[in-house]
This record gives sequence, structure tokens and C-alpha cells, in this order.
Amino acid sequence: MEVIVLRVLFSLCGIGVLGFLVHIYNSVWFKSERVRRKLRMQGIKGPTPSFLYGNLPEMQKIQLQTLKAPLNHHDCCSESFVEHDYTSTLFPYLEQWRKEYGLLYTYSTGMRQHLYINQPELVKEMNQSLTLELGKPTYVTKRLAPMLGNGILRSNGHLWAQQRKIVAPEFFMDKVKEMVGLMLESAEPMLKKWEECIEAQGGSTAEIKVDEDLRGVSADVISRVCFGSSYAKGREVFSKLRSLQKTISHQGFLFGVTNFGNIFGGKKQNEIRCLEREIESLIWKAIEDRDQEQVEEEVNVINNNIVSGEKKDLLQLILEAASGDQSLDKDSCKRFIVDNCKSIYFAGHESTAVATSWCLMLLASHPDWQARIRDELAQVCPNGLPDATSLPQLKTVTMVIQEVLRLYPPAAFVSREALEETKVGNITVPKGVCLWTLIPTLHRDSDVWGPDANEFKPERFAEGVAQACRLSPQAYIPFGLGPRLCLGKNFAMVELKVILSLIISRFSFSLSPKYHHSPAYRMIVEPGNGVQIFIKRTSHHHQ
Ligand code: HEM
Repeated sequence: MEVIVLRVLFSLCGIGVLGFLVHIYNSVWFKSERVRRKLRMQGIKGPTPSFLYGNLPEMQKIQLQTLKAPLNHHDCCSESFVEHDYTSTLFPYLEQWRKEYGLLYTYSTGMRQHLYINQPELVKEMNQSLTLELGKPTYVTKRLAPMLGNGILRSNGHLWAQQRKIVAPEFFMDKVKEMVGLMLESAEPMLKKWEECIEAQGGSTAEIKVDEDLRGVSADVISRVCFGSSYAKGREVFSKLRSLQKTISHQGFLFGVTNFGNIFGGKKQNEIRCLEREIESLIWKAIEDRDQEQVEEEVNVINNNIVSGEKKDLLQLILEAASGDQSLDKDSCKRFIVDNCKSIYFAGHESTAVATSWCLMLLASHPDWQARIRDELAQVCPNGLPDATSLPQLKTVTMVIQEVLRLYPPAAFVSREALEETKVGNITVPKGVCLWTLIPTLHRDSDVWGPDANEFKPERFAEGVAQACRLSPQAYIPFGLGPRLCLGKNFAMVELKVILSLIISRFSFSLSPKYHHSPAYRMIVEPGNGVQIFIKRTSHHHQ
């Protein structure tokens, strides 16, 4: 009897194991193969995948080889030693396959299939797609969840549309113009600090590392925009967000895999959770404090019979929209607020600060462009302070910023997932496929930009973007394109112009020999070791 029971048990186990293997075969290979076949049938090529892991072993191998290769550090501060093409160091397998298969190819990370799309026409189709069938790839953005929650940067469908409707109007050009004053105010302490550095270092020149100071300015600006009068409380959030960003991007990252090995070991995972909790409670504290302040203000208004005409800040708009939405219960309402605060905080300060660092690095090695900007400033705003009317006349600053964002776009890629089978141009993209456009590569396509694509030449933008990229404006996308275009594009451009104008009108600067050119990918492409420059007061500026 017992023997029969054991036999039955064994057989059942055997069937279970077999069923599991069939399931694995079916989901890992058969389903993936069907998707790959659909892509291949349309003439799309790519590296041959292995059974379980697709092209992951090759990706890991290429990545490790690149990491082991001697670093291309340059000790000389002369421009000719700054190699602008970092694409094959930072994104080695994508670049290797591009050279092999062209601007459109497919690769696999096991159960997930990917399309690399860098043909300008297809990039345009992908970005301008209005259908909800193309969204942000949830499995990729999962990694960023502790930083961004389910806020506007990560969300899709109805939730995204609702968030965009609430947040977008706050960053329309007319609103942004009103913010020039607070940008000037936010930059002032940094300029003062730099002046003091010059005094402290003998009165003529000072050596400074610009990155943290610039982060401080952009954090200050976005805090004022988000938190209005209670901005100081929002400031603390930034240093925590920065630590969280560093922790998350500390580990290797392969395009198409969130778990490469076990990316976040237990200790890291705890660190991430702690930081996430601290950030959320800081945001809550700021909201509670402001509630208190508002009650006090209302009492004052009633007592003094003053009609308050103060503009609503972003947090107020988010709070009102969330509490007015019947579909949100108390907990989801709380999540909605915190997630969007986190998203705007991150989106709003990190990339702008990094873009400013890159601008200073390139201008430091191109004193001729500093001089041209300084001349223009002297003509357009003789007191050295730009305002909403003078900003559009600052053509040279704009050209320089455009060229910096071409060579060093902080956001390295646009990614989408086919949430349903969908069309991109004439390609049928099966459900589940992820699409990637590598922005720095698109910005270096010599068919579009010419043979000098890797050189810093702001003059290419003299007649506008369309002329600069030979009438393929979709080949220039530092802020993305289409319905998910960066919400803060105008805001970021104005902030960059204001800060650069202020710095250039007061200081002239050159690269310090301490600067090592090593762009690093930490969710955005930033100067790996910061930007160190020598600054001097300009003769134009009198205190
Ligand atoms: C130089 C600075 C900046 C760069 C290079 C940049 C770049 C980008 C890019 C490439 C996207 C993604 C587009 C896509 O996936 O299709 C994006 C999205 C976004 N950016 Fe920016 N950004 C910058 C500054 C800002 C600022 C200052 C803010 C806010 C104040 C902001 C808010 C956002 C938001 C909310 C989104 C998500 C839009 C959506 O999904 O609907 N960005 N940005």
C-alpha cells in the first residue's frame, strides 16, 4: 500500500516538475521567440539570444570589459583633451550593436524583448504617439519607485493624464516669466560665496568645485516654486533625494534589466527604504506646517480685512486637486500628493543643476564663448541682471545652452513599453516590447549633424534647431518630444539662462587641472568627479 502511495506521489512530483519545465519553456522561450519572430519578419536584426537569459550574458561581458578598460582620464585642461563622445564608454553594448546592426535593432533580456530605435523618423513616431498603448516601462521605472513614487514621471494612462493636467499649467511660459525674480534671488548667495572665496584665496583668483553650489541654487528655486513661502522646509528633502539617487544608481545598470544579479542586497534595500520614509515624512511635515501657517494667515486676513491676492504654489494645486478627486480615498490621496512632490523635486532640480555644471565645464574651456556672451549681456542688460523682457534677446546664451544639451543631455534616453500591440511608423511592435532611444547617440548622428558632430560649436544653432540638425528637428530631443515632453522645459531653459548670465557677467573662468573628464551615468549623465574651475572677477562687474 505504502509503496503505491509513494509511487503516486513520485509520479505527481514528476508531472509537477515536467509541468513547471514546460511552463518555463513556454513563457521564457516560446513566447519570447514568438515576439522575436514577429520583429525579425519585419527585417529587424539583432544579436542572437541564448535560451534562458537572452543577450544578458553578452551585455554583462561587454559592460565588464568596459569597466576594466583603463579610464580615459585627462589631466590637461585644454579643450583638445576633452573627448566629447562618451557613448561607447557609458552604453557599450548598445553602441557595439548599433555599429553592427544599425539604428534599429532588437535584443533580449530573457523574457523581455527590446527595440533600440535611433532613426530620427521612427524616434519622432514613437514620441509623438498619442495612443495610450505606449507608456513608460513599468518594470524599468520600478527601480526608481522609491524616488518618484507613482508620480507623473512614472505613471501611465488615466493617472498620468490627470497628473499632467494639474502640474503642466504651473510651468507654462507666462508663469515661468514670473519666476525670474526668485531665480535671481536663489542664485545670489552662491555668487556671494564665490566672491568671498576669491577674497579668501588672495583677492584675484579662486578655485571652486561648482556642482554642489549649483545643486543648492536649483533646489532653492524649485523649493520656492513648490512650497511658496514655506520653501525652507522643503529644502532638506533635496539632500535626502540626492543620497537616495546615489544609493539607487550605485549598482550596475543594464538597459532592459532591473535585477542584474540581486541589485539591491538586503542592506542597500534597508537604506533605500529608510531614506524613502525620511523624505516622505519631511514632505508631510512641510504640508502640516503650511496648514498651520495658512490658518494663521486666514485669521490675519479676517482680522485686518485684507484680501490676499497671493498666487497659489504648486503644492497647493496638487493638494486641491487630490482632495477634490472623488475617486481617491484618504490613503491614495496622501500617496498622490507625496508621489508628485517627490517627482517634481527630482525632475526639477537634478537635471537643471547637472546641465549648468556641463555648461560651466564647456564655457571654461571656451573663453571665446564666455566673451561673446559677456558682450551680449553688456548690450542687452547693462546692469548685469536679466529679466523677463531681456531674456529672449540673449541669443548667444541660448545657442551655448542648446549645444551643451546636445553633447551632454542629462536625460540619456527616452523609453517606452508597448502596453498593447501597437504601430510605430510602419513597424508593428508586439505587446510587452520595450523601446529605447539613446539621446546622446541621436545627438551625434553625423548624417544629421555633420562630420563635426562631436565638436562644441554653438554657432550651429545660430539659425535655430531645425537648421542645426538639417531639418530633422526630431533629432534634437534633450527634453523629449510629443505628449510626454518635459513639463519643465521652459522653466529649465529660463533658469539656465538666468544663472549663466549672472555667473558670466560677474566672473570669467577656466578649467582647473584638477578637472578629470569622466561623464558618469547615475540615472542622468553627470560629471563623474564634478567640475573644478578657476574664477576671476570680470572688469565689467563693480560691486
Ligand atoms: C535641463 C533640464 C531638464 C532636462 C534635460 C529634462 C529632460 C526631460 C526628459 C528627457 C523627459 C522625458 C521625456 C519622455 O520620457 O518622453 C522629462 C520629463 C519630465 N520633466 Fe524634465 N528635464 C529638465 C528639467 C525639468 C524641470 C526643471 C522640471 C520641473 C520643474 C521637469 C519636469 C519634468 C516632468 C514632470 C516630466 C514628466 C512629463 C510626463 O511624463 O508627462 N524637468 N524631462
